Amino acid sequence: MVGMESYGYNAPMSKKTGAAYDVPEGVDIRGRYDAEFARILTKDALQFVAGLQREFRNHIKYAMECRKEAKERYNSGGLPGFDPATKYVREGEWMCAPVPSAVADRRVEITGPVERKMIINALNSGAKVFMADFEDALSPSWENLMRGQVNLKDAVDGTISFHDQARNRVYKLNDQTAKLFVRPRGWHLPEAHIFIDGEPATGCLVDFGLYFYHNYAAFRRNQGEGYGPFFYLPKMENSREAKIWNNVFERAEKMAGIEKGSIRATVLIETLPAVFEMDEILYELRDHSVGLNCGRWDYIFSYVKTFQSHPDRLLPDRVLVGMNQHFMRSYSDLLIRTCHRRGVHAMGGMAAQIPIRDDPKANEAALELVRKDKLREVMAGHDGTWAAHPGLIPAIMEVFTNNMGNSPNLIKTVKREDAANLTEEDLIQRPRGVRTMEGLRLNTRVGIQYVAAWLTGTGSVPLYNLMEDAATAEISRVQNWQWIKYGVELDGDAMGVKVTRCLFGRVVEEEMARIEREVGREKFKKGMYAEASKIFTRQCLAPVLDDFLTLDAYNRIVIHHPKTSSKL
Ligand SMILES: CC(=O)SCCNC(=O)CCNC(=O)[C@H](O)C(C)(C)COP(=O)(O)OP(=O)(O)OC[C@H]1O[C@@H](n2cnc3c(N)ncnc32)[C@H](O)[C@@H]1OP(=O)(O)O
Ligand SMILES: O=CC(=O)O
Ligand SMILES: [Mg+2]
Repeated sequence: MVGMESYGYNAPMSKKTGAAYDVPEGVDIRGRYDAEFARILTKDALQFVAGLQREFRNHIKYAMECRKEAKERYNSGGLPGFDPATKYVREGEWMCAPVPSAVADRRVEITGPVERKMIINALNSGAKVFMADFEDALSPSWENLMRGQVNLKDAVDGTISFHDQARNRVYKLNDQTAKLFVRPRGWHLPEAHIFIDGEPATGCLVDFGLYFYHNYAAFRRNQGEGYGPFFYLPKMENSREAKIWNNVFERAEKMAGIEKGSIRATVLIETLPAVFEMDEILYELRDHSVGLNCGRWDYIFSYVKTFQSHPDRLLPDRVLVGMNQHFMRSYSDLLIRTCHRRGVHAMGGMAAQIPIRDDPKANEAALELVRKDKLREVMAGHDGTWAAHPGLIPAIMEVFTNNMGNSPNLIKTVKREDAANLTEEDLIQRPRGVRTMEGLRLNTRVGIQYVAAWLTGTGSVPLYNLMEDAATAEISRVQNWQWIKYGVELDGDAMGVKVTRCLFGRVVEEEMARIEREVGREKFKKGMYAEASKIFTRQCLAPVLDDFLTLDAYNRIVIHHPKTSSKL
């Protein structure tokens, strides 16, 4: 938690005008003052956020304690599994509320950070949905978060524009745009620039609360055909956490005076424990659900995290952990069966490939991998999927459209009852494949470059022709940690070489030199590579695995105004 020593000072002011945020009792804003941000940080909106924080903070703290308890169980040799106490939910005949027609067709969804130009590009991209991301794709600096809120408000109002001065190009919304979903941060991240009653606010309640407060009315009018706003909910581990979200939604609906069930959300199943509670999660959110999504990258990260004390479940090279691994295929199949049984969308995940502009052959090969991945998804019964880049949308749309028949989704037509037979063992089966020196090197190179970007405000980056974000970087980190911790013996060219702290130290040095060559001396010197290398190395060598890469790194991007101690 952010140091209490700096609690109790006044909200930051503009040096030029002396203007300050007008805050309700018990709320301290410690981020920079900006007249644009003040459009979002209004007294009423902050009062709403503070109300959410006060009602739910103890529930959230308790949920985080439950995560710790579960971790201790797994660390003592326990395995995640279905809970016998909630068998009645899994076996019961109940349905989620019907899908609103505004989002019946979600065959291609583009995702991206809440950056102004990207929001316009994504909404104009031809995708059915745009998921605007405060999470994996965003570095949660005060500037990014507040600008993101301003951008989303302008987008929902339909007034957003952007002038690219260098290219003298003006960006505006088309007549037809994608439907907007917003993904707040996970429960674990604090918002250290907003204190409520002496404690940092919960990041996701700030993201949700500010966005909901300013946009619900316009959204329902302009986008949701009477429903909405729509959300994606990340990184939950169990149905207790889903229940908190459901209660948050009900409180928001009450405040707004709108019907219960107006807000709709898709939950990402992206932690291993959550796959055993998909029915329970949908049940808690049954009035507010529009489905589940295979958040495959965080899911892989979570596999390592859950089994951090199980040396018999080490991952092979990151590039080998795809949807063809038995545990990954089983997860996608069971998710489809669960969602369709309950009448909601079963969304696929993100292929990491992005267009390769300067190499047509490599570009076609990357596109082919995306097509294959999407074909597998639609044939399995997914109702839609994610695209990381607008350049992929036509190909993905074609695959889904050609294989979905005339209906907007497959909810009623593909039941996947065969997946009812999947067992706990299917869902955790050990991944197969080799562990190589190149895998260790690539993890290190990617992890350091990602953290360097994140520290300078960029949460998703192209690296070696793939999209990298917080979820994919987490895999690189925890995989290195696991290999070092258990001293794995490598396969391939370095057959028999043991991964030790000493070997890793050498790899870091050599990969830093390679990064410097690749990005150029000037950029390397100006960038945050040294700092990133320190953070990444410390986490890979930590005796006890850090829960999240971004929790530690967050300390480095908190900037209080006037500048005081900003350490968590
Ligand atoms: C694991 C998960 O959680 S996945 C979900 C979270 N991750 C994401 O959302 C990643 C989204 N994708 C991205 O951020 C980007 O595509 C990147 C960083 C991977 C690559 O970005 P760039 O290097 O800028 O791509 P590129 O230069 O090819 O962009 C070309 C154009 O497409 C736009 N563009 C690229 N990706 C997106 C996107 N996701 N949404 C909207 N516009 C986009 C660029 O803004 C640029 O627009 P312009 O021509 O008008 O200037
Ligand atoms: O959020 C998506 C993921 O794959 O992680
Ligand atoms: Mg994720």
